[in-house]
Amino acid sequence: MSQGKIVLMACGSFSPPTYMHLRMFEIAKDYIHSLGLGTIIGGIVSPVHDAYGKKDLVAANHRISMLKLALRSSGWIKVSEWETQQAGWTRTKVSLQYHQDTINNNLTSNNDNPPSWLPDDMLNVNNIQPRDLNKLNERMNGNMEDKVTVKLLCGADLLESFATPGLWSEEDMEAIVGRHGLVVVSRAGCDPGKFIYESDMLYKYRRNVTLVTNYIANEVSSTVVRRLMRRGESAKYLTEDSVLAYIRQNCLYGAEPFVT
Ligand SMILES: Nc1ncnc2c1ncn2[C@@H]1O[C@H](COP(=O)(O)OP(=O)(O)OP(=O)(O)O)[C@@H](O)[C@H]1O
Ligand SMILES: NC(=O)c1ccc[n+]([C@@H]2O[C@H](COP(=O)(O)O)[C@@H](O)[C@H]2O)c1
Repeated sequence: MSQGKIVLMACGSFSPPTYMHLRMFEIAKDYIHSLGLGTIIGGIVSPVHDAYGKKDLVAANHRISMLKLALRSSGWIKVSEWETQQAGWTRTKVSLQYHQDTINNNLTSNNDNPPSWLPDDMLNVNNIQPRDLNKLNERMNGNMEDKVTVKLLCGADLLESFATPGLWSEEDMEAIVGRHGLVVVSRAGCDPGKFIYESDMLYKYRRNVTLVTNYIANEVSSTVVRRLMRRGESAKYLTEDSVLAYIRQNCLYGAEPFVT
């Protein structure tokens, strides 16, 4: 797979975001840079549309607000509201392609109104230095060697959901792995290496799959945070304090508001 510019995109419910959703980006970025597998120029979190209909999926406006609170201290990961603004649920293949095309189009055009989720590196096209103009022109003439690839960043459980009958189409899985690539972070109870070995399609594209071991493994999940909030127990340090305050203020997941 290309060793060029990469944007990592994580899709999911993020109901609510936990610190692991964001840790995943940092672990993946360090791994890719340390092995010289490419240059990460940005990260995108793409929450799923309400129509996805998963249990405990609170309204997208709440999930986006929580993600923005959780990401306040990140200089490189942004929230994309695009999926939530569509008429219904968007397949992940379509979302990856949309974000990749928009980033690359933005690189080759003087776009006055770039979307807010665009990685910071892409926002300064108008301030481009003269020495970079030749490169830009080459790209506009079809030389896309500097093209950005948007890869799907996920936990090993999401990769293993590829085997759930009827959930992903063969064509979508092949397009995601073949055209974009996967960056998979280990998760307890999953064996992504074996999973890839046992799938002919994943084995064929195994060069496009980067397996990242999270050596500080833990089972922090949205389910755990929801359960603690529902029971009135502490979820402190599993996600940002501001996210926990938001959940209480809005009485999400059965949480009680602050007692004054
Ligand atoms: N502890 C974790 N380790 C590795 N990956 C994780 C972890 N928690 C979430 N992820 C990944 O984050 C992405 C978004 O997942 P999602 O929103 O379903 O979170 P979740 O915590 O697993 O949610 P839920 O508990 O509601 O099923 C997925 O790719 C998932 O694999
Ligand atoms: N066919 C597909 O493109 C497909 C199928 C299942 C889940 N997904 C995505 O994977 C993510 C799964 O999120 P959860 O793990 O929270 O269910 C969502 O972003 C969803 O859109 C995509």
